Amino acid sequence: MAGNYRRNDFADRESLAAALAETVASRLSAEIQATQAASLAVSGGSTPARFFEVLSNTDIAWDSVNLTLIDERYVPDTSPRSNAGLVKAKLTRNKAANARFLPLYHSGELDADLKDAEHFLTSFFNPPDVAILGMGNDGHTASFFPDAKELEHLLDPASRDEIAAVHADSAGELRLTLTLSLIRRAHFIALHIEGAEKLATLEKALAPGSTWPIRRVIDAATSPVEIFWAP
Ligand SMILES: O=C1O[C@H](COP(=O)(O)O)[C@@H](O)[C@H](O)[C@H]1O
Repeated sequence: MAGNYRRNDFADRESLAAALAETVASRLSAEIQATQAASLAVSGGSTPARFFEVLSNTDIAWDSVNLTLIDERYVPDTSPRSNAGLVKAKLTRNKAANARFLPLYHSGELDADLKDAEHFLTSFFNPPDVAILGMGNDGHTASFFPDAKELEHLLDPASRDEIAAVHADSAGELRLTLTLSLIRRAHFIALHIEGAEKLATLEKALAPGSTWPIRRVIDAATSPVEIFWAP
């Protein structure tokens, strides 16, 4: 579906982080008011650090928030590659210290961790109230790497799986990712990208005929994806 997105451009990364945190807070707070609980799935990598710091200082009833990751490098949270490590260092602190963080890497035993995640995703993130995506310059989002062996399964909008393991040479290590069939149903989806290179990647992804993973997610999303970009 062409045009299933809205652009929110900012003059700088600080303004973006403030606006994205305010939007996420407002979505989560409305959900908590309505149902006493809310769910948030965030991405990792390098981009979200500033946004996480701002969000961690934002007034939300954090003890009513279930928090997980959109995707994870399958490494312990002591690894500098760990997305959970980033969440612990930058997000689940300050006012957000009482959020209930449910990481995707847990025991280091893949089948057990997949089962555990299936259970909490079904219970609390079906679908997530808020999903924050990132994007790589190869057009991947979540861990939907273009060279992933499981790519078509990961991107199947009708898949019954909420989480899957990902094997891709370009990924660096084994990954776990929420599937497109779960992410697409999130009540609010933001794509957070920064810099000229990522904007150029996004423009290629949005061009006619693109089948890059980020484009597949935008097209399949059940509500327009809000793109947050700053130079
Ligand atoms: O590997 C990953 O990469 C993407 C983009 O990361 P960035 O460092 O370019 O911001 C991220 O969205 C994803 O969660 C992460 O696992």
